[in-house]
Amino acid sequence: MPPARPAKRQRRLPPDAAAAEETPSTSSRLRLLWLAVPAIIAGLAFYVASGRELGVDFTGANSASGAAEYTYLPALKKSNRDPFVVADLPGKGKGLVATRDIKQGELVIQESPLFTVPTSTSESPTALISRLLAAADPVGRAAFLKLSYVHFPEGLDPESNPAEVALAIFQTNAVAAGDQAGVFPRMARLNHGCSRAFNVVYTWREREQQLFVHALRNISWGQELLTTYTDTKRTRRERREFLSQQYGFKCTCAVCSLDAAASKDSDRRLTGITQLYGHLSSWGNGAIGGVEAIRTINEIWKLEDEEGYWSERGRLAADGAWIAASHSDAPAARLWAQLAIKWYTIEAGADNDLVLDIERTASDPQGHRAWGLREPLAVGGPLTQGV
Ligand SMILES: C[S@@+](CC[C@H](N)C(=O)[O-])C[C@H]1O[C@@H](n2cnc3c(N)ncnc32)[C@H](O)[C@@H]1O
Repeated sequence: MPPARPAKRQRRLPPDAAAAEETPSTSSRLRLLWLAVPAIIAGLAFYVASGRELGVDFTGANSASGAAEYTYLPALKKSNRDPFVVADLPGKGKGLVATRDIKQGELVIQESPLFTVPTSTSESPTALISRLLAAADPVGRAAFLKLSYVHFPEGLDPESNPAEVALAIFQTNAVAAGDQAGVFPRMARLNHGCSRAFNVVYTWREREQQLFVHALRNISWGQELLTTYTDTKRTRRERREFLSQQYGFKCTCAVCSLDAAASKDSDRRLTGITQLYGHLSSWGNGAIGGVEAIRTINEIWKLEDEEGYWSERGRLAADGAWIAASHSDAPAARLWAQLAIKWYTIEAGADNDLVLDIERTASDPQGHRAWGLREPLAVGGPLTQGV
Protein backbone atom coordinates (compact mmCIF):
# COMPACT_ATOMS: atom_id res chain seq x y z
CA MET A 1 0.00 0.00 0.00
CA PRO A 2 1.13 3.64 -0.27
CA PRO A 3 3.93 5.21 1.78
CA ALA A 4 3.46 4.80 5.49
CA ARG A 5 1.00 6.83 7.46
CA PRO A 6 0.77 4.73 10.58
CA ALA A 7 -2.68 4.37 12.03
CA LYS A 8 -1.77 5.47 15.50
CA ARG A 9 -4.45 6.13 17.98
CA GLN A 10 -5.59 9.66 18.23
CA ARG A 11 -2.98 11.62 20.14
CA ARG A 12 -4.04 14.63 22.09
CA LEU A 13 -1.64 17.18 23.40
CA PRO A 14 -0.98 17.56 27.10
CA PRO A 15 -2.66 20.56 28.75
CA ASP A 16 0.51 22.65 28.71
CA ALA A 17 1.19 22.16 25.05
CA ALA A 18 0.05 25.50 23.74
CA ALA A 19 3.24 25.68 21.75
CA ALA A 20 3.85 25.63 18.06
CA GLU A 21 3.21 21.96 17.60
CA GLU A 22 -0.25 22.26 19.08
CA THR A 23 -2.22 22.11 15.92
CA PRO A 24 -5.51 20.36 16.28
CA SER A 25 -5.50 19.18 12.75
CA THR A 26 -2.18 17.48 13.21
CA SER A 27 -2.48 16.42 16.82
CA SER A 28 -5.89 14.92 16.82
CA ARG A 29 -6.25 13.17 13.54
CA LEU A 30 -8.39 10.15 13.50
CA ARG A 31 -6.26 7.96 11.32
CA LEU A 32 -8.94 7.04 8.90
CA LEU A 33 -6.60 5.27 6.99
CA TRP A 34 -5.29 5.85 3.74
CA LEU A 35 -2.61 4.17 5.62
CA ALA A 36 0.04 2.50 3.99
CA VAL A 37 3.06 0.62 4.30
CA PRO A 38 6.49 1.56 3.14
CA ALA A 39 7.23 -0.22 -0.06
CA ILE A 40 10.04 -1.88 1.81
CA ILE A 41 8.06 -4.20 4.04
CA ALA A 42 5.08 -6.39 3.74
CA GLY A 43 2.43 -8.33 5.83
CA LEU A 44 -1.08 -9.80 6.16
CA ALA A 45 -3.84 -10.44 8.63
CA PHE A 46 -5.84 -13.12 10.33
CA TYR A 47 -8.60 -14.39 8.11
CA VAL A 48 -12.10 -14.28 9.44
CA ALA A 49 -13.76 -17.31 7.98
CA SER A 50 -17.04 -15.62 7.11
CA GLY A 51 -15.36 -13.95 4.12
CA ARG A 52 -16.86 -15.68 1.12
CA GLU A 53 -15.41 -15.68 -2.33
CA LEU A 54 -18.16 -16.61 -4.69
CA GLY A 55 -16.30 -15.87 -7.87
CA VAL A 56 -19.49 -14.41 -9.33
CA ASP A 57 -18.98 -12.75 -12.69
CA PHE A 58 -20.81 -9.48 -12.98
CA THR A 59 -21.34 -7.35 -15.98
CA GLY A 60 -21.18 -3.80 -14.72
CA ALA A 61 -23.43 -1.09 -16.05
CA ASN A 62 -22.73 2.59 -15.80
CA SER A 63 -24.83 4.37 -13.21
CA ALA A 64 -27.49 6.87 -14.16
CA SER A 65 -25.04 9.69 -13.39
CA GLY A 66 -22.87 8.44 -16.23
CA ALA A 67 -19.92 8.09 -13.91
CA ALA A 68 -18.07 4.87 -13.43
CA GLU A 69 -20.11 3.83 -10.42
CA TYR A 70 -21.15 0.32 -11.19
CA THR A 71 -24.14 -1.48 -9.91
CA TYR A 72 -23.97 -5.19 -10.24
CA LEU A 73 -27.57 -6.15 -9.80
CA PRO A 74 -28.19 -8.62 -12.65
CA ALA A 75 -26.37 -11.54 -11.08
CA LEU A 76 -26.69 -10.54 -7.46
CA LYS A 77 -28.99 -12.26 -5.01
CA LYS A 78 -30.24 -10.25 -2.06
CA SER A 79 -28.93 -11.46 1.25
CA ASN A 80 -30.27 -10.99 4.73
CA ARG A 81 -27.01 -12.01 6.26
CA ASP A 82 -23.64 -10.97 4.84
CA PRO A 83 -23.67 -7.36 3.68
CA PHE A 84 -21.41 -8.10 0.70
CA VAL A 85 -19.87 -10.70 -1.55
CA VAL A 86 -16.44 -10.83 -3.13
CA ALA A 87 -16.95 -10.58 -6.87
CA ASP A 88 -14.99 -10.31 -10.11
CA LEU A 89 -15.41 -6.76 -11.35
CA PRO A 90 -14.54 -5.53 -14.84
CA GLY A 91 -11.08 -3.95 -14.94
CA LYS A 92 -10.54 -4.18 -11.19
CA GLY A 93 -9.88 -7.81 -10.33
CA LYS A 94 -12.02 -8.65 -7.35
CA GLY A 95 -14.01 -6.28 -5.19
CA LEU A 96 -16.78 -6.18 -2.61
CA VAL A 97 -20.39 -5.69 -3.73
CA ALA A 98 -23.32 -5.00 -1.39
CA THR A 99 -25.83 -7.86 -1.18
CA ARG A 100 -28.34 -5.61 0.58
CA ASP A 101 -28.77 -1.97 1.46
CA ILE A 102 -26.19 -0.89 4.03
CA LYS A 103 -26.88 2.03 6.32
CA GLN A 104 -24.48 4.86 6.99
CA GLY A 105 -22.45 3.99 10.09
CA GLU A 106 -23.04 0.25 9.81
CA LEU A 107 -20.14 -2.01 10.70
CA VAL A 108 -19.37 -4.10 7.61
CA ILE A 109 -16.07 -5.78 8.50
CA GLN A 110 -14.33 -6.51 11.79
CA GLU A 111 -11.12 -8.36 11.22
CA SER A 112 -7.97 -9.44 13.03
CA PRO A 113 -4.64 -9.33 11.26
CA LEU A 114 -3.23 -12.54 9.83
CA PHE A 115 0.08 -11.16 11.01
CA THR A 116 1.64 -7.76 11.54
CA VAL A 117 5.12 -6.48 10.91
CA PRO A 118 7.02 -3.55 12.37
CA THR A 119 7.39 -0.61 10.00
CA SER A 120 11.15 -0.95 10.11
CA THR A 121 13.24 -4.06 10.45
CA SER A 122 16.82 -5.16 9.97
CA GLU A 123 15.62 -8.50 8.58
CA SER A 124 15.23 -8.88 4.84
CA PRO A 125 11.59 -7.98 4.02
CA THR A 126 11.25 -11.05 1.82
CA ALA A 127 12.51 -13.36 4.55
CA LEU A 128 10.38 -11.62 7.18
CA ILE A 129 7.13 -12.03 5.26
CA SER A 130 7.86 -15.63 4.34
CA ARG A 131 8.65 -16.47 7.97
CA LEU A 132 5.47 -14.82 9.30
CA LEU A 133 3.35 -16.33 6.57
CA ALA A 134 4.66 -19.83 7.29
CA ALA A 135 3.68 -19.42 10.94
CA ALA A 136 0.22 -18.01 10.14
CA ASP A 137 -3.16 -19.70 10.39
CA PRO A 138 -3.49 -22.00 7.33
CA VAL A 139 -6.93 -20.70 6.27
CA GLY A 140 -5.64 -17.15 6.44
CA ARG A 141 -2.48 -18.12 4.60
CA ALA A 142 -4.55 -19.57 1.76
CA ALA A 143 -6.63 -16.38 1.61
CA PHE A 144 -3.46 -14.28 1.58
CA LEU A 145 -2.00 -16.22 -1.32
CA LYS A 146 -5.12 -15.54 -3.40
CA LEU A 147 -4.80 -11.75 -3.05
CA SER A 148 -3.76 -9.63 -5.98
CA TYR A 149 -0.41 -7.91 -6.34
CA VAL A 150 1.37 -5.40 -8.52
CA HIS A 151 5.00 -4.39 -9.11
CA PHE A 152 6.45 -7.86 -9.25
CA PRO A 153 10.19 -7.62 -10.07
CA GLU A 154 10.68 -7.72 -13.80
CA GLY A 155 12.38 -10.81 -15.16
CA LEU A 156 11.39 -13.00 -12.22
CA ASP A 157 9.02 -15.92 -12.69
CA PRO A 158 6.32 -15.81 -9.95
CA GLU A 159 5.97 -19.59 -9.98
CA SER A 160 9.59 -20.14 -9.03
CA ASN A 161 9.76 -17.18 -6.60
CA PRO A 162 6.99 -17.67 -4.02
CA ALA A 163 8.75 -15.54 -1.40
CA GLU A 164 8.86 -12.57 -3.80
CA VAL A 165 5.17 -13.13 -4.59
CA ALA A 166 4.36 -13.06 -0.86
CA LEU A 167 6.24 -9.79 -0.49
CA ALA A 168 4.44 -8.27 -3.48
CA ILE A 169 1.08 -9.37 -2.03
CA PHE A 170 1.98 -7.74 1.24
CA GLN A 171 3.06 -4.53 -0.41
CA THR A 172 -0.15 -4.28 -2.41
CA ASN A 173 -2.52 -5.14 0.42
CA ALA A 174 -1.06 -4.16 3.79
CA VAL A 175 -2.45 -1.30 5.83
CA ALA A 176 -1.36 0.27 9.07
CA ALA A 177 -2.36 -1.51 12.24
CA GLY A 178 -1.34 0.79 15.08
CA ASP A 179 2.43 1.15 14.88
CA GLN A 180 2.69 -1.94 12.73
CA ALA A 181 1.54 -2.92 9.27
CA GLY A 182 -0.76 -5.82 8.65
CA VAL A 183 -2.85 -7.49 5.99
CA PHE A 184 -6.49 -8.27 6.52
CA PRO A 185 -7.55 -10.65 3.77
CA ARG A 186 -11.24 -9.68 3.79
CA MET A 187 -10.81 -5.94 3.79
CA ALA A 188 -7.92 -6.27 1.33
CA ARG A 189 -10.52 -6.89 -1.38
CA LEU A 190 -11.79 -3.34 -1.06
CA ASN A 191 -11.04 -1.32 -4.15
CA HIS A 192 -10.33 2.39 -4.19
CA GLY A 193 -12.45 5.46 -4.88
CA CYS A 194 -11.55 9.16 -4.53
CA SER A 195 -13.22 11.98 -2.63
CA ARG A 196 -16.98 11.39 -2.55
CA ALA A 197 -16.65 8.07 -4.41
CA PHE A 198 -15.48 6.07 -1.42
CA ASN A 199 -18.23 4.86 0.84
CA VAL A 200 -16.49 2.90 3.62
CA VAL A 201 -13.69 3.86 5.99
CA TYR A 202 -11.57 1.73 8.27
CA THR A 203 -10.03 2.28 11.66
CA TRP A 204 -7.59 0.26 13.70
CA ARG A 205 -8.61 -0.27 17.31
CA GLU A 206 -5.83 -0.82 19.81
CA ARG A 207 -8.19 -2.18 22.44
CA GLU A 208 -9.54 -4.94 20.23
CA GLN A 209 -6.39 -5.26 18.10
CA GLN A 210 -8.70 -5.39 15.10
CA LEU A 211 -9.58 -3.41 12.04
CA PHE A 212 -13.14 -2.07 11.76
CA VAL A 213 -14.74 -1.00 8.48
CA HIS A 214 -17.82 1.23 8.65
CA ALA A 215 -20.13 2.59 5.96
CA LEU A 216 -19.45 6.30 5.56
CA ARG A 217 -22.68 6.74 3.61
CA ASN A 218 -25.70 4.70 2.70
CA ILE A 219 -24.79 1.98 0.21
CA SER A 220 -27.43 0.38 -2.00
CA TRP A 221 -27.79 -3.26 -2.87
CA GLY A 222 -25.56 -3.91 -5.86
CA GLN A 223 -23.18 -1.01 -5.25
CA GLU A 224 -19.49 -1.63 -4.84
CA LEU A 225 -17.96 -0.93 -1.43
CA LEU A 226 -15.01 1.41 -1.92
CA THR A 227 -12.43 2.71 0.48
CA THR A 228 -9.63 5.16 -0.20
CA TYR A 229 -5.95 4.24 -0.50
CA THR A 230 -4.61 7.73 -0.11
CA ASP A 231 -5.46 11.27 0.90
CA THR A 232 -7.72 12.11 -2.00
CA LYS A 233 -7.89 15.82 -1.20
CA ARG A 234 -5.62 16.29 -4.19
CA THR A 235 -6.17 17.04 -7.82
CA ARG A 236 -7.19 14.29 -10.24
CA ARG A 237 -3.78 14.40 -11.93
CA GLU A 238 -1.95 13.99 -8.61
CA ARG A 239 -4.27 11.22 -7.42
CA ARG A 240 -4.00 9.29 -10.64
CA GLU A 241 -0.22 9.62 -10.69
CA PHE A 242 0.04 8.26 -7.17
CA LEU A 243 -2.42 5.39 -7.70
CA SER A 244 -0.79 4.39 -10.94
CA GLN A 245 2.70 4.34 -9.37
CA GLN A 246 1.73 2.62 -6.12
CA TYR A 247 -1.10 0.36 -7.22
CA GLY A 248 -0.74 0.04 -10.96
CA PHE A 249 -4.18 1.26 -12.05
CA LYS A 250 -5.69 4.32 -13.64
CA CYS A 251 -8.49 5.50 -11.38
CA THR A 252 -11.85 5.77 -13.13
CA CYS A 253 -13.97 6.29 -10.01
CA ALA A 254 -16.98 8.59 -10.16
CA VAL A 255 -14.83 11.63 -9.31
CA CYS A 256 -11.97 10.77 -11.67
CA SER A 257 -14.53 10.24 -14.46
CA LEU A 258 -16.04 13.72 -14.25
CA ASP A 259 -15.93 15.79 -17.41
CA ALA A 260 -13.19 18.43 -17.68
CA ALA A 261 -15.22 21.32 -16.26
CA ALA A 262 -16.68 19.35 -13.35
CA SER A 263 -13.29 17.83 -12.59
CA LYS A 264 -11.73 21.30 -12.48
CA ASP A 265 -14.39 22.38 -9.97
CA SER A 266 -13.75 19.29 -7.87
CA ASP A 267 -9.97 19.90 -7.96
CA ARG A 268 -10.54 23.49 -6.88
CA ARG A 269 -12.64 22.39 -3.90
CA LEU A 270 -10.22 19.65 -2.85
CA THR A 271 -7.21 21.93 -3.11
CA GLY A 272 -9.14 24.59 -1.21
CA ILE A 273 -9.90 22.12 1.60
CA THR A 274 -6.21 21.21 1.88
CA GLN A 275 -5.19 24.86 2.00
CA LEU A 276 -7.79 25.57 4.66
CA TYR A 277 -6.46 22.68 6.74
CA GLY A 278 -3.03 24.29 6.54
CA HIS A 279 -4.50 27.60 7.65
CA LEU A 280 -6.31 25.91 10.54
CA SER A 281 -3.15 24.26 11.78
CA SER A 282 -1.52 27.70 12.16
CA TRP A 283 -3.83 28.29 15.14
CA GLY A 284 -1.38 26.03 16.96
CA ASN A 285 1.44 28.57 16.82
CA GLY A 286 -0.85 31.53 17.35
CA ALA A 287 -0.67 32.78 13.75
CA ILE A 288 -4.46 32.92 13.70
CA GLY A 289 -6.90 33.45 16.56
CA GLY A 290 -9.71 31.23 17.81
CA VAL A 291 -12.48 32.99 15.88
CA GLU A 292 -10.54 32.67 12.64
CA ALA A 293 -9.78 29.01 13.37
CA ILE A 294 -13.46 28.20 13.92
CA ARG A 295 -14.43 30.19 10.83
CA THR A 296 -11.91 28.07 8.91
CA ILE A 297 -13.43 24.83 10.19
CA ASN A 298 -16.86 26.02 9.06
CA GLU A 299 -15.43 26.89 5.64
CA ILE A 300 -13.84 23.44 5.34
CA TRP A 301 -17.16 21.86 6.27
CA LYS A 302 -19.01 23.88 3.64
CA LEU A 303 -16.52 23.06 0.89
CA GLU A 304 -16.65 19.38 1.87
CA ASP A 305 -20.44 19.50 1.65
CA GLU A 306 -20.16 20.92 -1.86
CA GLU A 307 -17.64 18.26 -2.84
CA GLY A 308 -19.45 15.44 -1.03
CA TYR A 309 -16.28 14.67 0.92
CA TRP A 310 -17.44 13.28 4.26
CA SER A 311 -14.43 11.57 5.66
CA GLU A 312 -12.49 12.78 8.74
CA ARG A 313 -15.39 14.87 9.96
CA GLY A 314 -15.29 13.46 13.48
CA ARG A 315 -11.76 14.67 13.82
CA LEU A 316 -12.56 18.07 12.32
CA ALA A 317 -15.43 18.63 14.73
CA ALA A 318 -13.24 17.44 17.61
CA ASP A 319 -10.72 20.08 16.56
CA GLY A 320 -13.53 22.63 16.87
CA ALA A 321 -14.21 21.37 20.41
CA TRP A 322 -10.50 21.61 21.21
CA ILE A 323 -10.25 25.22 20.02
CA ALA A 324 -13.49 26.25 21.76
CA ALA A 325 -12.36 24.61 25.01
CA SER A 326 -8.94 26.29 24.78
CA HIS A 327 -10.73 29.63 24.61
CA SER A 328 -13.12 28.68 27.44
CA ASP A 329 -16.18 28.85 25.17
CA ALA A 330 -18.26 26.12 26.83
CA PRO A 331 -21.41 26.35 24.64
CA ALA A 332 -19.34 26.13 21.45
CA ALA A 333 -17.20 23.30 22.82
CA ARG A 334 -20.36 21.37 23.64
CA LEU A 335 -21.81 21.85 20.14
CA TRP A 336 -18.59 20.84 18.41
CA ALA A 337 -18.29 17.83 20.68
CA GLN A 338 -21.85 16.74 19.80
CA LEU A 339 -21.01 17.01 16.13
CA ALA A 340 -17.81 15.00 16.69
CA ILE A 341 -19.80 12.28 18.46
CA LYS A 342 -22.11 12.02 15.49
CA TRP A 343 -19.31 11.68 12.93
CA TYR A 344 -16.93 9.56 14.98
CA THR A 345 -19.88 7.20 15.49
CA ILE A 346 -20.45 6.96 11.74
CA GLU A 347 -16.77 6.60 10.91
CA ALA A 348 -15.57 4.42 13.73
CA GLY A 349 -18.55 3.05 15.70
CA ALA A 350 -20.35 4.24 18.82
CA ASP A 351 -18.15 2.14 21.09
CA ASN A 352 -14.92 3.60 19.76
CA ASP A 353 -12.59 5.23 22.30
CA LEU A 354 -12.77 8.47 20.31
CA VAL A 355 -16.52 8.66 20.92
CA LEU A 356 -16.19 7.81 24.59
CA ASP A 357 -13.56 10.53 24.96
CA ILE A 358 -15.45 13.31 23.17
CA GLU A 359 -18.68 12.42 25.01
CA ARG A 360 -16.97 13.66 28.16
CA THR A 361 -16.40 17.03 26.50
CA ALA A 362 -20.04 17.22 25.42
CA SER A 363 -21.20 16.76 29.00
CA ASP A 364 -18.36 18.64 30.73
CA PRO A 365 -16.53 21.10 28.43
CA GLN A 366 -14.53 22.47 31.36
CA GLY A 367 -13.03 19.02 31.82
CA HIS A 368 -11.40 19.12 28.35
CA ARG A 369 -7.63 18.87 28.64
CA ALA A 370 -7.16 22.07 26.63
CA TRP A 371 -9.64 24.05 28.71
CA GLY A 372 -8.52 27.65 29.30
CA LEU A 373 -5.12 27.37 27.63
CA ARG A 374 -5.83 30.44 25.48
CA GLU A 375 -7.47 33.78 26.18
CA PRO A 376 -11.22 33.58 26.88
CA LEU A 377 -13.14 34.16 23.66
CA ALA A 378 -16.54 33.42 22.14
CA VAL A 379 -15.27 31.49 19.11
CA GLY A 380 -18.59 30.13 17.81
CA GLY A 381 -20.07 26.76 17.05
CA PRO A 382 -20.73 24.75 13.90
CA LEU A 383 -22.77 26.34 11.11
CA THR A 384 -23.71 22.97 9.69
CA GLN A 385 -27.29 21.88 10.07
CA GLY A 386 -26.36 18.22 9.99
CA VAL A 387 -25.03 15.88 7.33
C1 LIG B 1 -5.81 -3.97 -2.19
S1 LIG B 1 -6.12 -4.63 -3.79
C2 LIG B 1 -7.87 -4.51 -3.92
C3 LIG B 1 -8.52 -5.79 -4.32
C4 LIG B 1 -8.16 -6.28 -5.71
N1 LIG B 1 -9.00 -5.69 -6.73
C5 LIG B 1 -8.21 -7.79 -5.80
O1 LIG B 1 -8.60 -8.30 -6.84
O2 LIG B 1 -7.80 -8.44 -4.84
C6 LIG B 1 -5.49 -3.31 -4.77
C7 LIG B 1 -5.54 -3.56 -6.24
O3 LIG B 1 -6.88 -3.55 -6.72
C8 LIG B 1 -6.97 -2.88 -7.97
N2 LIG B 1 -7.81 -1.70 -7.80
C9 LIG B 1 -8.17 -1.09 -6.65
N3 LIG B 1 -8.98 -0.06 -6.87
C10 LIG B 1 -9.17 0.02 -8.20
C11 LIG B 1 -9.90 0.89 -9.05
N4 LIG B 1 -10.62 1.90 -8.57
N5 LIG B 1 -9.86 0.67 -10.38
C12 LIG B 1 -9.12 -0.37 -10.90
N6 LIG B 1 -8.39 -1.21 -10.14
C13 LIG B 1 -8.41 -1.04 -8.81
C14 LIG B 1 -5.57 -2.50 -8.37
O4 LIG B 1 -5.04 -3.51 -9.17
C15 LIG B 1 -4.83 -2.48 -7.03
O5 LIG B 1 -3.45 -2.74 -7.16
